[in-house]
Amino acid sequence: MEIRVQNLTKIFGSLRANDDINLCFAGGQIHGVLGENGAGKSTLMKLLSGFLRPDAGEVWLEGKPVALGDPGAALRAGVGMVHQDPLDLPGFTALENLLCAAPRWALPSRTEARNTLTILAGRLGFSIAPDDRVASLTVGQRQQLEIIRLLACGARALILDEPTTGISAAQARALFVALRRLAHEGNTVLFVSHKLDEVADLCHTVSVLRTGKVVGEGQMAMPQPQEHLLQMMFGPSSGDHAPPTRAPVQPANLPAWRLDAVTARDGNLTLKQLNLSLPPGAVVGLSGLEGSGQQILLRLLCGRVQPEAGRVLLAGADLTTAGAEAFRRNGVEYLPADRLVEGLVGPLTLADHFALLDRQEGIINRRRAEASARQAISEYQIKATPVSPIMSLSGGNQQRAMLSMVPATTRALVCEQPTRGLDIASARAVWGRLHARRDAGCAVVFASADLDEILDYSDYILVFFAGRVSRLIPRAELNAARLGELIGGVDFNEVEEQAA
Ligand SMILES: Nc1ncnc2c1ncn2[C@@H]1O[C@H](COP(=O)(O)OP(=O)(O)OP(=O)(O)O)[C@@H](O)[C@H]1O
Repeated sequence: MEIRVQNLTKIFGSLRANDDINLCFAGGQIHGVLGENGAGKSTLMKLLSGFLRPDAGEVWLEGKPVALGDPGAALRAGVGMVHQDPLDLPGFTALENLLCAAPRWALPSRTEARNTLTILAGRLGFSIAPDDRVASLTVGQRQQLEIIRLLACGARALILDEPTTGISAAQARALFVALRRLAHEGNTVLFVSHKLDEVADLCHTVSVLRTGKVVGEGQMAMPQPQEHLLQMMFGPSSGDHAPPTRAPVQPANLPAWRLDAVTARDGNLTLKQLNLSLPPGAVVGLSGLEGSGQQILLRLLCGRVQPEAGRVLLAGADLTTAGAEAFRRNGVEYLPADRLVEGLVGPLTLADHFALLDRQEGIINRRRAEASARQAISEYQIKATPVSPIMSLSGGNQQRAMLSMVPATTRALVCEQPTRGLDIASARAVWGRLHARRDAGCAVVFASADLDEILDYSDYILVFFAGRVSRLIPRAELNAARLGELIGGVDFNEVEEQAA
């Protein structure tokens, strides 16, 4: 199905988030949509899928102008969007989700829905069964269910907004096979991503946005596609995009954290009898398939999960039974992956957040909060004003806002996917800052599903496999192939920490 947009414009207040956009996405192809944080990609995708209405311009599907007034109308016209955070009901099964979300005409009976789900999952190579409870599925499987739901409802054009963020490498490979197959069958795929290698590998064409306008477009068959894409995104003077070189790690005296024979549980997964010392002045990357135990350790390190047995020491102080607030008082900050659930408050402004952080004896100093917000905007290049509600910021700018709130006095930083949703230049800039904190003695522990991020930025790596944890492995001992094997459990006992 061909999608054409003509003079499409969306204005928020005084900001032209999409400014007179003209683009054509041919049927039977995968189209990459790129751009730095705040460029207007999500806005364009929401206009195409009926989640937003344009202020001017038109959308044409297969040569006819259409009004995509809401997501239901867009889906009836054949356009469906897979959001970064799947729009599903975790308490229900996959089949029940399909039945709840699909209109009667698409899936008239339970038996029909069961058959459709099984057939589509088989055809696309997705590992999902009708009676799986959604709450127990990984993000990657929930995304698969969303794709099945949209196809079952008649989508012939699929929009995917950063679909490989937070899913495993194996799931990303399975997704690419499915998307290629869907395009081969005549469907249109719009693929929004910050990962240039994925866009270069998967897409037939690419369109690049900057400050709401189209600044480049073309076929992907080009020499050195990644360099070319970088130039289109950031301009010819985009500079050196190689990861920063690693400064020497300070020798550790007292460990930042020490775990003595810790047993901790979260859901069905248990970390057993874990002994671990994490050094100050070093970056430790946690790597493993989603749900292998990384989240339990991250949460133990900031007091959000308490151990069932064993001791947790922070710079020598016993905080085994302390909660998150006590960890914060002791200099530990946590940056969650789910920004708008655990990190930020959507309706509050940036200045409101600084006001809450800065309360002294319960009194809010508005002027100081606005000054802090202005400083954060300039230092972290956040595209916002001190009075913009956080939920009106683009995903990448929300991430920058959250990072800007980490106090300078932080001794230990626990981050879940610290560069989630950031464009490549911003991700490097964030790591520049995290490394500067490390060089000043701060301990940084982070989890990421992106093996390149783990290998590029860690000083030490901890590998997780089904609740088992490796010893602290110096980065230099691992390459991508070996890390991939360990994540899959190959020869895991060779690196495993011995139980106490
Ligand atoms: N509902 C809204 N109200 C006000 N401003 C908004 C709203 N939605 C988006 N914006 C603004 O429009 C601009 C474009 O945002 P958009 O989310 O489309 O960017 P993006 O290219 O998807 O960025 P990212 O890569 O960071 O997700 C940003 O400056 C953002 O703050």
